[in-house]
Amino acid sequence: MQVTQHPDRNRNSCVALKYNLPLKSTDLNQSTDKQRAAWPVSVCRQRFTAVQGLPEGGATNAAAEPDSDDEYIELPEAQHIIREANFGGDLVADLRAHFEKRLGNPLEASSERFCFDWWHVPDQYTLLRCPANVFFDAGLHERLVDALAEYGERVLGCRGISPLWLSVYVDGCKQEWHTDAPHGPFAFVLSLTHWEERRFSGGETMLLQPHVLDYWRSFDSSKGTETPQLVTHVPPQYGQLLVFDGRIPHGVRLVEGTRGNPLDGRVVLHGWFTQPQPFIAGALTSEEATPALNDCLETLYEELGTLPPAVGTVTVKLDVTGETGKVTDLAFLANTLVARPSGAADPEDVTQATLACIAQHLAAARFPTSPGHTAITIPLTFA
Ligand SMILES: O=C(O)CCC(=O)C(=O)O
Ligand SMILES: [Fe+2]
Repeated sequence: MQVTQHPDRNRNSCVALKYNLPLKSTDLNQSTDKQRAAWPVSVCRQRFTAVQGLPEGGATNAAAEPDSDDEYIELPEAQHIIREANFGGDLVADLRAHFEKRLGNPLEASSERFCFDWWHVPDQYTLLRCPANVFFDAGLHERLVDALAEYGERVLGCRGISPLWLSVYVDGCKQEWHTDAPHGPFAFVLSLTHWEERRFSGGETMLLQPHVLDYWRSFDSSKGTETPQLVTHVPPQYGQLLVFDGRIPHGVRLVEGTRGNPLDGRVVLHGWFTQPQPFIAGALTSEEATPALNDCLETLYEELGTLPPAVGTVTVKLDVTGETGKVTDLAFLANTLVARPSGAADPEDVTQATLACIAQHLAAARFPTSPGHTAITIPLTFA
């Protein structure tokens, strides 16, 4: 692997220097296969040995050719949009039923139905919006929060979610282009919209495509482009959880054709996954695992500092065996890493080198022995 050394001013800055691992440990012993399915790893440009075949203490120059594919870790491409169909089982049907019950009969004018604000920021946002905890009863709201928090923790390495919003889009509602980076590393939209039966136009989430954000690099004067080549439209299918990188410019297409009826409109719950923090579940306690993890992170950060800069979030899951304290499996769960333009480095090489560096160091971490298996999820935020 060739990694160009860059001057200090171009150094990568990984936000946290040392994690203070939270004491709370969540049981995350859910199917690893499911996680993998949700984050398909695409063919990588660069493969390297890790997990097995790494010299003691970790080594970034590990060049030994592994014997079989089992010994490779594939480096994932960045994934800025994730769509989870049928999120939460019965939850969405229960949320929709509550929505219809509360708004169904317009002549039932109890005071609690009047909770929406017509939120209008000229030339930017126009929609009906209400805090979800005001609209839904406490039990249903708690189920919603639990389902989203479990997903954020298991799949993204995020321990928190922002307050949730319920938004309704009728004629004239839209969100113009904007970004949400300060809110958290991942935005989400859970759709309660009967999309297939809709009678309105618009309503898709629109996101600029990655090449548009790096336009001149791939510019081809022999080709024209139109909206489908510039913008990804994600329809809010009923029950779909859309998770996306809120740094990407995005919006919601103008809704037209509902004739003002909220029951016929675009109905979504939305917010942000927040607090990317490591967590440890299994035989090792946080106190037992933290020193080893911090040792490993310290050398990892040092080496990341020598690589060209990149920005984004990378979440890695380690499986640690109790017998030896070694890492037996490493999986990339989330990856929104993008190279910042710097020098002549190929952006793809920069992100791949960064991911390789992360994988090599974390795969070589050595934890204390323990009576059983431990899963450690580590989100790394590059700012
Ligand atoms: O509803 C959507 O599809 C996107 C929502 C959004 O971008 C926001 O509320 O900031
Ligand atoms: Fe947004």
